[in-house]
Amino acid sequence: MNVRTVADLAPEERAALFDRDAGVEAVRDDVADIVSSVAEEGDVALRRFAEEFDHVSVGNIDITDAAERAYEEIDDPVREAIEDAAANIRAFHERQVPEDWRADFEGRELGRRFRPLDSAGVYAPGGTAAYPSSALMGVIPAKVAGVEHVAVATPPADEVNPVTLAAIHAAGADAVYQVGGAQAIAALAYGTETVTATDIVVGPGNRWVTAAKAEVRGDVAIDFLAGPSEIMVVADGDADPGLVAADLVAQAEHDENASVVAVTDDEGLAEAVAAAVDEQAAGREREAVIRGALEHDASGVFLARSMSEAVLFAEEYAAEHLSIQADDDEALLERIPSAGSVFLGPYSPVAAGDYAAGTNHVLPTGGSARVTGGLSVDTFVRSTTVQRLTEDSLGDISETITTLAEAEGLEAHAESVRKRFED
Ligand SMILES: NC(=O)c1ccc[n+]([C@@H]2O[C@H](COP(=O)([O-])OP(=O)(O)OC[C@H]3O[C@@H](n4cnc5c(N)ncnc54)[C@H](O)[C@@H]3O)[C@@H](O)[C@H]2O)c1
Ligand SMILES: N[C@H](CO)Cc1c[nH]c[nH+]1
Ligand SMILES: [Zn+2]
Repeated sequence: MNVRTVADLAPEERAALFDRDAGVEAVRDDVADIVSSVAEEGDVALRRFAEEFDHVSVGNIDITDAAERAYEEIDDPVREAIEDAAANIRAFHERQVPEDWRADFEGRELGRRFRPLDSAGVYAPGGTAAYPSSALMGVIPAKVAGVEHVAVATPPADEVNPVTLAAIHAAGADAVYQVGGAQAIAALAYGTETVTATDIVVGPGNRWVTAAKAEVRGDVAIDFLAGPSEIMVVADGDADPGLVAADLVAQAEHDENASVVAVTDDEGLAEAVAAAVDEQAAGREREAVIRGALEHDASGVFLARSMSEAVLFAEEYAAEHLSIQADDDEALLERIPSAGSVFLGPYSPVAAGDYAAGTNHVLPTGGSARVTGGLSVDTFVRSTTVQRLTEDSLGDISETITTLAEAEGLEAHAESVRKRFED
């Protein structure tokens, strides 16, 4: 990897870094066709796309029973790891459950009520790697929120990955379908003969999955765009280049469309990270994928003139994962509001959050961390405001209401208040 200087970036380089939705946008038209085919043809389209994109002739689309069997049959250490990770994820998400409240506002009783959505569709990816961890991350918050029906879609195969199936079962899913890619998102959004449509479609995936979520967004709720993985490491001169590189290479192995970035004010560290990345990538099982991600327009090692410039760069990037490897990490973090999930210090590798720290790894990509955080219990809950006024407390604000209602030309609104005070 070459080291580039932040101050010398050309406008097109900055655009590639900060408006990095080209990969998803490039497949939007193809995905629109897939989505409309599923909406029109249902299961027939799901089977056809499974042949075309997954090279599988699908028997039963509904494989809920197979998930239960896989849970029983997988090796004990893997089942235990699933349960350990699930327990940590559950504990963190249980802290997020919002409580109904009512309070007195000068005689007006006002409050908020939280109720779970009725159903949720979770996508658990599984194209070039298996993602049992994403099944846990999607299903557990929905179940903790109290969603009654949680369905999972995961790509089809002659034998769907048994660890993914076991994790789906352990997380408490109610239905499991073998369908992948854009067609899975369409099936969960619109329903087919076999797949029940859900109120919200959530979960991560490659650019086809992500483009499909953008496509269905007008018709069904989605969480946010959780596309190919990203990491931004902000490091000072004391950071360990080998650890910085290890986290970059780890996220690079997800997808050739992944984006991995480090920024520092220390030239020696920048050069050492770039060299360590090349060294650590060599000979990996997924080296070709890693090299693809390292060459991505939105990847690179960057030298800033100061840590202030590094911080501004990280904020503008708004990465899915932000790792801060610096002495004053908390102070730097204060200056970077936009990030999906944050990893502080040398013992917080992104892989900890990916699997078992307990935080959620379904996180916004493509800069959407500027406006949203990751998957949480809130994703699966609707909030409703509640009010009860008394004769006195309505009287206190009646003049305000009627004045504003008349100013809006909505005279019946004003009348509906005055009527309460007629003899
Ligand atoms: N942002 C997050 O929170 C997060 C979390 C976990 C994983 N991820 C990302 O999820 C992705 C997983 O990708 P994956 O590919 O391994 O699995 P995937 O399940 O997302 O995609 C596999 C599906 O893609 C479809 N597909 C493949 N090639 C296609 C083509 N040419 N045309 C149309 N459809 C096609 C197929 O239907 C296949 O079933 C990675 O990009 C990873 O970085 C993101
Ligand atoms: N890093 C991914 C989110 O971008 C999550 C993941 C799953 N498995 C390993 N990693
Ligand atoms: Zn990962």
